[in-house]
Amino acid sequence: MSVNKPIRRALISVYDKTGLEELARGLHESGVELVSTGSTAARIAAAGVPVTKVEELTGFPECLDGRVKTLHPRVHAGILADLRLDAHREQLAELGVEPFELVVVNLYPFRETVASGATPDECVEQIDIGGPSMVRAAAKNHPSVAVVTSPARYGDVLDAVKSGGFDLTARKRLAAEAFQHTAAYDVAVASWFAGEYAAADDSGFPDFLGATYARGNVLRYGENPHQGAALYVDGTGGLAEAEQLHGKEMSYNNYTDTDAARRAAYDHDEPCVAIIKHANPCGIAVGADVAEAHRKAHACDPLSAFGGVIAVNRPVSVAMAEQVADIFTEVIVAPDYEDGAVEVLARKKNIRVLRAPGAPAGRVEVKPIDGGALLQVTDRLQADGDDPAGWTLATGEALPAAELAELAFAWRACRAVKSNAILLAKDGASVGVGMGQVNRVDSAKLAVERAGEERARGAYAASDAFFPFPDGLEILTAAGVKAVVQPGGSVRDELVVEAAKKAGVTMYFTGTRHFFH
Ligand SMILES: NC(=O)c1ncn([C@@H]2O[C@H](COP(=O)(O)O)[C@@H](O)[C@H]2O)c1NC=O
Repeated sequence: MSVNKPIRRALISVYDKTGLEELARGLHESGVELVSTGSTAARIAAAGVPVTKVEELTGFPECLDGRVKTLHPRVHAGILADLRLDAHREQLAELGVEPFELVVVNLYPFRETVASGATPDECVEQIDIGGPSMVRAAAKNHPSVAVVTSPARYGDVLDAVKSGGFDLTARKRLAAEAFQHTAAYDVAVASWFAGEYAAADDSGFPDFLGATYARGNVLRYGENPHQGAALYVDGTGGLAEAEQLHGKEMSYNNYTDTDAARRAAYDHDEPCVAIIKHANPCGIAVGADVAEAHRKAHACDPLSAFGGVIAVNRPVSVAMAEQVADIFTEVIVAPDYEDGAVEVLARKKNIRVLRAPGAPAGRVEVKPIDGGALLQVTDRLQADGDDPAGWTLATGEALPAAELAELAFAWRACRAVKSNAILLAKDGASVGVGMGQVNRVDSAKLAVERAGEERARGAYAASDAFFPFPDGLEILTAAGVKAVVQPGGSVRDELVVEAAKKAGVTMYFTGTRHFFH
């Protein structure tokens, strides 16, 4: 059985003073002697709780603007003595050092200082040295010491003190938390240094890539039922920390589809709805409002939209919710919901309703490969290539503004389609999507077939990368599309332009490619 270890003496040194007075008072009332650093001690004393300043203990003043406070053998011997060993207890007695049974520390706000845009010198000054040393020492010595790094644990501390201290199992758990705390802190410091100073080349990529995640949720399973899976969060918000307002637990595939859906919906400035299955759109549309956008997106491919994941770039209205409630939908994600909309959606027991404020914000993407990882800058719409103002007319009549806007919609919507991607659009809505084929001809055929004869005729077509031969384009022109937008840049561009000209179709080059795998 795990025996509780009474707490007689505590060392408290915290930057974040949240809950400090209550903690100090509670510890004192339970007979715990308190030792503390500069402003922590001042705050405790001001609350009327007796406290010994660490400099009284060390006989050495805190100095160098706080760079040296607790870095002293009288402090560290008191934390690190393994009280299970007679020899350690005897040495402490010889040295006149009292042991600590509790260490409460939280660290200088390094990450927050970097995020505030502070100067490098200011960031460096916020690298805590004494704090992590105490935390690591106490965590190492968990058989004798309990360590706490978060005000969220103060309640547990006060409960434990009243019931004779933490048992070994609890001290191990606290030590694990403490090492996670210092590891995440060090990764933040190392990553900042790598970004600021380490790279001797001009690649723009640091020579060290550190990231820390905390487990958010254990998922029922992964992509398939025989694969275990869990969600991890990096603390920056986004989809991983979306608020679930209704429905069953999110699954692994729900997360990947919802991520793709948000990426698609936020590519458009107007109210936009994207309906995604297996990370591909079965409909994307813009409208005067989200209800109209949803009607248009759903009409693209109602068969495939069954069991889809819907993302919206505006708050969901009651009118849109009424429409969605009639269709079997796995997930809906939006920045918010107008009054009454969640209640309408919640009529269906299983639909997962998520609130995730703001557009997807990731700046880089990391893809694991065997033995390593690839990192790339996240693909975003480009100011020049994705704005029709920067396009080149390759052949045909220049489109009037309204039609150019239609083609621009097709181009943006095509970015959400897995390569090779061909997307046909009309009236600000996708009408035929050819996705994920291993040649562009099949993608073109699929897009035309899904649109059907009537919708393909007069549609605006986009291709995520250049046509390597005229054959893919000819499928589109044969179906009667009105205009085509593609990056251009093939060695056979001339043949492709010639084919468009022959068919009397307008074609623009963007100069920008959007492969999506
Ligand atoms: N230098 C040291 O010896 C040292 N010892 C503790 N600290 C930190 O000082 C802070 C508390 O200081 P104060 O009680 O003065 O507000 C804590 O965040 C703690 O992690 C130190 N500061 C930086 O390294």
